[in-house]
Amino acid sequence: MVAATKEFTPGEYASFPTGIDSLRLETFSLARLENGDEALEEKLFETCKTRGFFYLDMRDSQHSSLVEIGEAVVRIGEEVFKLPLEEKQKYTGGLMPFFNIAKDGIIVDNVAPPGARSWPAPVQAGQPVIERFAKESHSCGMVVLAALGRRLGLPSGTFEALHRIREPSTDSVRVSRGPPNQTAEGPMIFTPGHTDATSITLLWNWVGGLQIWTEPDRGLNDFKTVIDPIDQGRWVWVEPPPPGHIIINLGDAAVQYSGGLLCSARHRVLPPPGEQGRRPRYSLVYFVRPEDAAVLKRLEAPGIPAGRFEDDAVAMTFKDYVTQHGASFLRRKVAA
Ligand SMILES: O=C(O)CCC(=O)C(=O)O
Ligand SMILES: [Fe+2]
Repeated sequence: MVAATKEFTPGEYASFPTGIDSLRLETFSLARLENGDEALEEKLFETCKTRGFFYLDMRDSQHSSLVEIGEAVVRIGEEVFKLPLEEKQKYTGGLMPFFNIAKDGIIVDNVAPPGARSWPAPVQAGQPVIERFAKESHSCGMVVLAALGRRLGLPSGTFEALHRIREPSTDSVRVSRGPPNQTAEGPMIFTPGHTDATSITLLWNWVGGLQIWTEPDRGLNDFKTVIDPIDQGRWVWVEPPPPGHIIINLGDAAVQYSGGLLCSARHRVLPPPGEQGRRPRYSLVYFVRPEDAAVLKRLEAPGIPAGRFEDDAVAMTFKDYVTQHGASFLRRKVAA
């Protein structure tokens, strides 16, 4: 038997190229946030008001194992991508560049929606690892949201009460595989420009490929809200985070809850630049979203501006929001 070649090989990728239009995000230590470092919390708040994207240093934190668990989840994902097309078609429609696993199916004592547990064999076998990943990721997201909640002046536990892991929600795990960049023509786009329909997104990148828009883009067009002009700025590559770090970005629910104070940056995914683009690109996401029944509206707190949105009265449950607007993607009409 020929040994199977692994496509996902963290630590063995070519380095991210220099001399391109790229950005190293700011870094925040999760361990220091867990320990209530107020100065760092304030700095984090400033970053989340202007960009909404940063590296989270997982080392020495209570969630440090997420680095390795994330790799284990991508290895499960790689097995799914390798399945014969007919097998994959049963679950996802086949030629998918990514697949999602619903949190509500994974947390075994939760009430799963119908069909949520009809998984391909590698996911069935890996359920305990994915469950641990979902719980840890959710709890890590809560540490960051709680820190932002304190800075907004929200009563303690406000964000936690909107994101109880055992309540039905559309939280999900996403494993993506982008094919190698085989042509000189381009640009090939894996994921077009979008803001995430989340409160907070945890993102594992081992190579480049992620680009963010240089200017803030609180993309809540559907709420008739224009905070940031959409035609200024450009796409820049995000340097992949150093080992032991993940990427965090805020999503549209964080913008809405904070009355437009927090920022959910526009981003997209292309094949990685340079040598890294010759290999398939794997990435991993955990999307933390409000509970289905949570109402999406500006929260009341001393630090949350009133009257910034044209239409503060727009308030629907997050489930209705997702039903009306789809999972994410292109809610604003911007160039990919
Ligand atoms: O693959 C990535 O690096 C980002 C993926 C992403 O933005 C998404 O799935 O919403
Ligand atoms: Fe995204």
